[in-house]
Parts: sequence; structure tokens; C-alpha cells
Amino acid sequence: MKMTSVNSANDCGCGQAQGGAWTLDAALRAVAAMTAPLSQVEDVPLARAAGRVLATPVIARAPLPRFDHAAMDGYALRHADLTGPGPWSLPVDQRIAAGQAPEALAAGRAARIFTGAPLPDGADTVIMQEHAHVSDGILHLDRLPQPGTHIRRQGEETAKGAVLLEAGQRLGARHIAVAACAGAQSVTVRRPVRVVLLATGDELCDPGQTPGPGLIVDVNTPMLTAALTRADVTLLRACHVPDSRADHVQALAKAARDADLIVTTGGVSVGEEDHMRAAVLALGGQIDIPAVAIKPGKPVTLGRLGAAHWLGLPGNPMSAFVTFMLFGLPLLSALSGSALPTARRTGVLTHDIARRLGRCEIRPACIDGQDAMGRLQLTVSQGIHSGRMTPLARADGCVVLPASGEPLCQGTQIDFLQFPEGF
Ligand SMILES: Nc1nc2c(c(=O)[nH]1)N[C@H]1C(S)=C(S)[C@@H](COP(=O)(O)OP(=O)(O)OC[C@H]3O[C@@H](n4cnc5c(N)ncnc54)[C@H](O)[C@@H]3O)O[C@H]1N2
Ligand code: MOO
Repeated sequence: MKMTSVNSANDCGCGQAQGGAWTLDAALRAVAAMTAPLSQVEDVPLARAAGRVLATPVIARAPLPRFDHAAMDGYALRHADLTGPGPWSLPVDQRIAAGQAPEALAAGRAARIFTGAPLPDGADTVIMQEHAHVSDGILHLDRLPQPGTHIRRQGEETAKGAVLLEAGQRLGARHIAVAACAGAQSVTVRRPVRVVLLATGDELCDPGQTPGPGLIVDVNTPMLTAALTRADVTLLRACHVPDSRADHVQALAKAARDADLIVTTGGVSVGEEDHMRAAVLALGGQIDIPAVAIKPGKPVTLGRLGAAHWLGLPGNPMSAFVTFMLFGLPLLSALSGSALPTARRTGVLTHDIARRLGRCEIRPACIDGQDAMGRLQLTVSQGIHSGRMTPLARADGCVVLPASGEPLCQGTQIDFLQFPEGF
């Protein structure tokens, strides 16, 4: 097959040298297989548990609801007291608000009761106050109620001892609410994943600075700092590393001492200024996945350095973004023992796509609604450039264009990775 020029304006050269590169699916399977959850756990109060990952299940300490109670403001009575054809009249001799302990209901009597208040012993039915009439302390009913209405029974939602949240659950507001229902004051979660972020390149200057000749603004550090700002991650530090082997070795050695995961950007390609792989190997590290046959992001490299995982992202910001989404997010999930954040969905193309067969492409895409069958309608960026970030700002996720297969025409089904919230 004739290759187009590597100098083409829309092409950084990925896909031209597939030797040694893993397929995307094989690399993702390997990451899942070789990454075990951190063993250390800690107890945190519910108020500080948002975004953390449960290490042990949350068990109901009592039945839910804990006791029989009224589901409506009204009157509690014993249904068997409503004898004969009606209307019926029952003296009201008790008033029970939420939080009060009632007395048993005497025969032939009703109790004024409010939503959430415990049902008195002997009562088995609650009448909404809109369906009752009370005068001089006597409850009058014209219609016979259904026995047992408007009562929430002890244990009807769940029994004592039931598992309400499984280990591995990432805690959002609704899960914390369920833990509170369970009677928990705190939860046992995995400790945060400790990450060190290293951006390599002599050309980098900080955002906000005016770059001197040949310099560029560091995009990867703010991008990945944002992606790593989450409750289940402690970003220990984010540093620039100059383009020298000695500086790489020094920064990596320090990172390996305190990080669970070292994320680097740049320096993973093949030029003399690319020192990352050599530095990892010089420190006794290992490379598990040397490259992945995707565009952008082919030079992405995964390995180990001491006890730490190493994720070597390519320097081009678009490549770094895509490879962090594909590998960084699953790595963090695996280390924190939670499910993958981005399930692959299937969508349908709204237009034809020109692509080069033989390489797997990851392209930004927008959701343009759903068709009659509920399938996502996807509009995909035409062509990608691994340094260009602007298409990502408008996108809802990325499509995965397979390396082989039929032409991609309007209506073709395609895999879609929706960006997680905040990504
Ligand atoms: N002869 C070959 N050259 C290249 C190949 C190849 O296979 N053979 N692969 C190309 C591909 S694909 C990519 S991607 C890049 C990856 O290179 P590195 O990971 O070594 O990254 P750098 O060379 O350090 O930087 C690439 C590019 O990105 C810019 N950059 C780097 N860091 C940042 C940052 N923090 N913020 C913004 N921009 C950044 C850097 O200035 C370069 O322009 O290699 C190709 N070359
Ligand atoms: O295309 Mo490279 O993918 O610039 O990562």
C-alpha cells in the first residue's frame, strides 16, 4: 500500500510503522490484567466520601424502613373497626407527629398522624386527611378505605444485613445517601492513587507566559492536572523535566519512590531528544506495552518502574489527551478497584468518513441526537492532527475507527467513547 507523506499537513506519521505496536484491544486487556487495586484502605466520614471508591460493601444495619410509619398526613385506624355499611365515625384520641413514640391504638379509636410518624400498635390503615372530615374530635368517613393503605412497612425496602452498595462502587451523592440510609457514619474506601505528572521538553513554558522563539505553551500539564484532580487521586506533584537523560532519570527515580502511577508526556518517540524509554530502562524499569497501533497516540508506552506503574504519553497534546482517556482512566479505575469510567457505546455515522485503511483512528465526535431506534447519531471530525486541540472542545467523545473493514458511510455503526463528566 502506498503511504502518504509523513510531512502531510494533517498527518504526523502514525500508522506507518506498525512493527511492535499492540492493537488497541490487546493493550486495553493487558492493562486490565496487570493492574491490581491498591490494597490500603481508609475510613472516611460520609461528608468527605464523594468520588471515593468503596473497598468493602455497605450493609444495612437495620431494616429499611426501620419501623412501620404513615406515608401521608391523616388518621390511623384499625380497619376492622369500620363495620356496617357506613358512613363511619371514630373518636380521635391521640396525636402522633414524626419523631414521637405512640401509644397503642384503643379499640374503636383513630389517631391523628403525620407523614413519617410511627404507626401505633393496632392500627393498620391510614386515611389521607383530604378523605376525612373531623368535627368535635370525631373522625367521619364516607368511603371505606382499602385496608393497609398509606403505610410504609418495616423492612419493605430492604432487610437488615442486605448489601446496599458493593465494593468497587464510586460514591456519588446518591450512593452516599444510600450509605446514610444504611446507618453508616463512615465508609471504608481505597486510599487515593498517588500520581506524579512529569512533562518533558525544553520548549515548554507555563501557560500565561509569552513563549520566546521556538518555545510553546505547556498544554499537557494543565490538561492532565485537571484530569487528575479527582477525589480518588492525590496528585503529588506536576513538574517540567528538561530534555536530558540525566534529568529524566532523576525525576523518574524520585517519582518511583512515592507514586503508584507516574504519568509522563513527551520523549517517548525515537529521536535523540526522546529519553523517556531509555531512562526507565536505565533505572531497572520494564516496558510492557511499547506502542499501540492507533492514531493519534501510537508512541504511548506502558510499563513499571519499581512498584509504580508508568504511563508514557506522547508529547502532542491531542495524542496525550486520547491516550490518557484510553489508558490513564482505566489504569486509575483498576488501581482504585472501580469499574471503567467510559463504556464503549455504539453510534451511527451521520456522514461518510474518508480514512486510511490499516490503522485504527480515534477521532473527536459530537452527538447529534438519536435515531428512531435510540442509536446515537455521530458527527465525526474529518481528519485529525495530533497537536490540534480545538475539535475536542466541541466534542462529546471520540469514535474508534477500526483499522480494517468496509468503507465508513453514513449510517454505519461505530464504537463511541463518551467523555466522562468533567473530562
Ligand atoms: N521519526 C519519528 N518521529 C516521530 C514518530 C515516529 O514514529 N518516528 N512518532 C511521532 C508521533 S506519532 C508522535 S505522537 C510524537 C511523539 O513524540 P514524543 O512523545 O517524543 O513527544 P515530543 O517529541 O517530546 O513532543 C511532540 C510534540 O508535542 C509537543 N509537546 C510536547 N510536550 C508538550 C506539552 N506539555 N504541551 C504542549 N505541547 C507539547 C512538542 O513540542 C512536539 O511538537 O513523535 C512523532 N515523531
Ligand atoms: O499521531 Mo502521534 O499520534 O502525533 O501520537
